[in-house]
Amino acid sequence: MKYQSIYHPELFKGQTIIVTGGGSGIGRCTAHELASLGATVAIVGRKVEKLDRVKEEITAVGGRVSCHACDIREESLVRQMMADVIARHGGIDGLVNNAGGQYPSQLKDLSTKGWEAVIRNNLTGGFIVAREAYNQWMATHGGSIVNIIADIWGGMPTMAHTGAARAGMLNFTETAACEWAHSGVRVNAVAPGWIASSGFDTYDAPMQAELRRLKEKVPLGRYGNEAEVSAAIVFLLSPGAAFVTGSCVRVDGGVPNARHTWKPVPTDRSKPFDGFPLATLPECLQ
Ligand SMILES: CCCCCCC/C=C/C(=O)SCCNC(=O)CCNC(=O)[C@H](O)C(C)(C)COP(=O)(O)OP(=O)(O)OC[C@H]1O[C@@H](n2cnc3c(N)ncnc32)[C@H](O)[C@@H]1OP(=O)(O)O
Ligand SMILES: NC(=O)C1=CN([C@@H]2O[C@H](COP(=O)(O)OP(=O)(O)OC[C@H]3O[C@@H](n4cnc5c(N)ncnc54)[C@H](OP(=O)(O)O)[C@@H]3O)[C@@H](O)[C@H]2O)C=CC1
Repeated sequence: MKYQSIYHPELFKGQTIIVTGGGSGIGRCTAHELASLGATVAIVGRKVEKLDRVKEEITAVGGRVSCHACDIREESLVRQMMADVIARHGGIDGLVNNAGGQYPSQLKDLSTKGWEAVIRNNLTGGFIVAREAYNQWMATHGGSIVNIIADIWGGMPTMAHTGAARAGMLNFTETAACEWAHSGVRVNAVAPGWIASSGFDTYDAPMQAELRRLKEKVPLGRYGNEAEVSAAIVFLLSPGAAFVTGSCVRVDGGVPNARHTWKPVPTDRSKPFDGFPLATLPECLQ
């Protein structure tokens, strides 16, 4: 089944957009949505079998997609990946800097090696990909970059390494938006809160239990879904956001506003808000 986006089906016709981490979760969903809107999507990840599966799904419904195995932390691989995408598709119009991940640990138990691994995955890698997109193409042709960060406001206990990396990515977004504006490049961020994606499956049972408990802290009373993050990414890539740069769209059900409450926010509402009604995940993504 083709992705049912709320946006115009030809919004990205003729454009090429790179989605890192496009082999699963939010990246996979975004790749589906962009392809459904006419874009040629270049999906990037470490595991080629994950990318191939998404390629099959998208081509089965008439979309255009290419796969690029690449670890975003490896500068030479990123340089080559960017050159390959440009050579193959004739340029790049957008970049969704989405690849990332971490593991839970208290600060006192974090090794320097573990800290550096997560910083490299969620800050240095994103920087390298964005810089190569700019230097190899966007500096002379313009474009739009969306960096995926996280709900970092007010600290991130047990996730300090990723919190620091994502906060760095937010500041990178703000700085790049200034430095690259003269080239016609917009740079924005999306900060997902707790999104029920394949990413959750990477956590162990105690962490999953913790995540279930956290639902009580969400004013909108539930986790978000991948389509709700994708819709924000697509907006920022689109001409609808032509005057938006250096901004961050939070897609988190209101969590940062309720963080300091002394008891769970009421979620027993009589009229629940069940989800983004026009962009629910099509069957092929469930
Ligand atoms: C309070 C609740 C908050 C909930 C927040 C939920 C919101 C966020 C959701 C998501 O982000 S969903 C996406 C989730 N997906 C992932 O996180 C998977 C991606 N993770 C990885 O790819 C890896 O774990 C990594 C972070 C990139 C590290 O891998 P890398 O290959 O670079 O490093 P390693 O060589 O494996 O390890 C280096 C070093 O790092 C430490 N370490 C790594 N993994 C763990 C672990 N699971 N537990 C503890 N420590 C770990 C460790 O020190 C490693 O060194 P050695 O001990 O192996 O020498
Ligand atoms: N789900 C959530 O609640 C939240 C998610 N996020 C962030 O959103 C992004 C997407 O997460 P989500 O879809 O949920 O999780 P997933 O784990 O499903 O997606 C992460 C993707 O990133 C890729 N990736 C990770 N590290 C690298 C790397 N070094 N080089 C290339 N690709 C890499 C993985 O592919 P492969 O295995 O092939 O390398 C994977 O497809 C991540 O940055 C995540 O941390 C932020 C806040 C909340």
